[in-house]
Amino acid sequence: MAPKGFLKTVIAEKKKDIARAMGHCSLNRQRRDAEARKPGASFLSAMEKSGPGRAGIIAEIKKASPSKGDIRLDLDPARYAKKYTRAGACAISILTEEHFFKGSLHDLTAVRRVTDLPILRKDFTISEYQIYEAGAAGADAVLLIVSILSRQQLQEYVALTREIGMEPLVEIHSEWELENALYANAKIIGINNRNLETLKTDTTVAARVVPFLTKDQIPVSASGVSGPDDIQKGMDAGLFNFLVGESIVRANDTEKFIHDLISTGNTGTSQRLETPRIKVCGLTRPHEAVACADLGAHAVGLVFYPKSPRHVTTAQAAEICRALPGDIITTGVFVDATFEFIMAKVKACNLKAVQLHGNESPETVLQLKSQGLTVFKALFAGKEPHIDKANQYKAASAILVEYGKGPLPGGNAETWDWGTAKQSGNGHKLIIAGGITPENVTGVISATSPWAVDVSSGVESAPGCKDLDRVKGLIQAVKTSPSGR
Ligand SMILES: O=C(O)c1ccccc1NCC(=O)[C@H](O)[C@H](O)COP(=O)(O)O
Repeated sequence: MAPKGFLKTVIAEKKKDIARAMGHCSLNRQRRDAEARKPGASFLSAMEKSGPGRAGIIAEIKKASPSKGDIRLDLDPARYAKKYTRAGACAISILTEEHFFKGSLHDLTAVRRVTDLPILRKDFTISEYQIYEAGAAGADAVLLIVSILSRQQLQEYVALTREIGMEPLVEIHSEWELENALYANAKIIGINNRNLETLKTDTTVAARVVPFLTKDQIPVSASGVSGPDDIQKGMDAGLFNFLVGESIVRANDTEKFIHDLISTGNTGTSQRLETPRIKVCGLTRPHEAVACADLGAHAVGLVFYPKSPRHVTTAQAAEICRALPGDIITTGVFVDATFEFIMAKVKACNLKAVQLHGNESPETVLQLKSQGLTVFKALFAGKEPHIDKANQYKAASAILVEYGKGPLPGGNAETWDWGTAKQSGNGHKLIIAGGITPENVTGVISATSPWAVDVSSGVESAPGCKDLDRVKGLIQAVKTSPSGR
């Protein structure tokens, strides 16, 4: 459907802006500059770090808006960006639209010079030219609004954004727009409380829409956040990232205001009990994988390591992935494989995540992350790469920890002092693995408060064959565990 109201007006202006910009700098030139950009901080990793104890705040540079008029026209973007960085914002959003928001690409380049935080270019993206332009100017993410793009365009722009090492924030305003976001393989979903046709804000929209997201999509609540109470309400609904513009820009003490928003999750009231996610690893047969999903597993692991008794061929893995529901995190497990090998399996099997279970470098993690993949890096308590290196793997979506002294790189049924992982995690989401069984999983959870638990041999009748009664027992034990994160 063609956009109406404000969207129609702004898009008409945008088309003229793009034509003008192309007159000054060709598409080829922007592409070259974007492709030459140095990889910056990962916007996706920044979004993944928030949780019940820590709100992620994307602080916005916003001088004016079509609904509120001028907000702070004399705002110095670089000075504000420094304050946002000091206050602990997880990313900075910059409105570059000129006519209604009075922003510009110069604001973005000025901010790029003073911060290492990931930068989101917020604009009305309707052409690939703007994506290259954003990359060339130093952005790490771009806004893609579902309602102004065709399904095909959205899919192409998501892929293009990732090709040049950025990540898109795909924005919706209702549950009906989610299907297109899913089709485009969007990971970060902005749920805008403001209707961009009428410009009316309804702060209940994000909480209403968030239950429709899949488990591996990360929601960001946008528009209408005016203080810690709104953050609290969002957190109660399962939203942990917030894009905040006007109220930050208007605050008398910017740093204190941002700090108060971030620490809302530490007040105790929002310590929502969160059940750890469950990854069942080492599946080799489609019907067992489907049964694990039906029983409540969130992720399955498919081992692409030839020496493992649970090793799967590409054809086997692809069949398992095809059989699974779309919200299961299909994870390829690799040991010191090349980027090309991993990407070939990702493409052939449509994997959503990769688990690196060898000596892979932080750069490899970053490289795979920039393909839009969820990346789990395995670190060990009893060998290298040791869990105390977690801070080198900031780009990892989560760190999987196990002991690491068995004959295989993983899957050894090796119990250990799981609680030691908790201190070394360095703020990462932790996946605890190694020797977990239905009988001991409650103790593992209370010792480690993990983001997820991972199990393989503890629910097997033989290597690669899952005992579905044991899978059921394990999942029940996790779901009924008194797990406070
Ligand atoms: O499971 C394997 O055979 C394997 C082989 C090579 C690298 C990793 C492997 N498994 C990784 C996993 O995620 C296992 O689930 C994890 O090591 C825990 O295994 P277990 O102690 O058997 O529950």
